[in-house]
Amino acid sequence: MTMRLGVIGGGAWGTALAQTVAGEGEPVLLWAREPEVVEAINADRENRLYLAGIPLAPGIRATTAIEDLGQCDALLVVTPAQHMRTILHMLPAGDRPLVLCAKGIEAGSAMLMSEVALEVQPAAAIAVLSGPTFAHEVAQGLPTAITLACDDEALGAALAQRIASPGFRPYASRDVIGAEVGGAVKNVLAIACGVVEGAGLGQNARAALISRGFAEMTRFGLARGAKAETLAGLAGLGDLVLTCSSTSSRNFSLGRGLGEGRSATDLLADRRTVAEGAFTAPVLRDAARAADVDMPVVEAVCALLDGSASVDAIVEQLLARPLRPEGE
Ligand SMILES: NC(=O)C1=CN([C@@H]2O[C@H](COP(=O)(O)OP(=O)(O)OC[C@H]3O[C@@H](n4cnc5c(N)ncnc54)[C@H](O)[C@@H]3O)[C@@H](O)[C@H]2O)C=CC1
Ligand SMILES: O=C(CO)COP(=O)(O)O
Repeated sequence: MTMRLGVIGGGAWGTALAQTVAGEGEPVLLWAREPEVVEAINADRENRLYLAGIPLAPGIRATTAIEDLGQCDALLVVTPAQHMRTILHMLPAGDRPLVLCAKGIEAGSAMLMSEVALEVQPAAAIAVLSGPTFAHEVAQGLPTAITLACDDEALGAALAQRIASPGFRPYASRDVIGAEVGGAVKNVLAIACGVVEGAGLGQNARAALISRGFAEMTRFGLARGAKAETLAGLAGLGDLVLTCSSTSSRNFSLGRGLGEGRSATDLLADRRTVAEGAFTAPVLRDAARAADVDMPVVEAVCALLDGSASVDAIVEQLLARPLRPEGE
């Protein structure tokens, strides 16, 4: 029997994932917080609030009742990282596998999403889905590849089989931590690349940031127990390249605004969609300092977000750092 999937979170990514796993007619249950999202999906087959203009598959049924997810065999958890703990507490306890799809580190605890899930739902097997995946492209069936990390190889294979489709290709990994670190850190680096664009610093600077940012991601990932090959794969470098080069990225757009001289407070006010990097940046910086991992680009993003330094001062500081071998 086909694995029945539920999706927690009716934002752009939750809706796009529901669309892809619904395929040609599989039933998928999507839980959303906003009654207007649920109503629009069920009545008009569209999520006008978060994924407007994309007709949704008939197999998707939306609900505001989280207990309805009890009917599902596995759940894709797609709420923003800072709300993940609260939402997991609302789920009935159980051993239903949880596929974590948010990209971020929890403020306060500095925990990755798998660590939060293990604390709140200790009986559930955990997988992580992460990679270069703009929601609007996935929802339209455009070709996409993604990392599906799960420590339990058999479960990972079963999940990959269930979510794969001709346009959506999961690559199996057992490195849950690596997949999570890649997704969380690239959001912060995408803000930095947006700043480069907004301040008109040029394409050389952007390429340098992607490359040196990747070195930071790798240093931090290795310190947290990630595998270097995961960080060099879809969930790390792949996603870094995507989000550092497109205004379709909310994180890149936020950075562009900062680079144009606008304040983070203004840019984040009244924003309905989430730019995860803004919340991950300070906790990532603190975690890196605590682990004695050098992350100058992440430090710079934090200074721009909290308004403690100007773009000019940041650029001057980064360029004045002592010369060093590239491999360090
Ligand atoms: N949009 C994309 O292309 C992709 C997003 N992601 C990740 O998926 C996660 C969800 O992002 P999106 O679906 O894009 O979100 P979104 O920006 O489209 O929508 C915001 C979401 O946050 C939820 N929300 C707002 N306040 C909340 C609260 N107090 N408690 C619980 N939920 C609340 C809303 O209900 C909505 O589902 C993020 O971690 C993001 O990094 C990952 C891959 C692609
Ligand atoms: O994670 C994403 C693509 O892989 C989406 O990036 P943004 O959240 O920056 O839009």
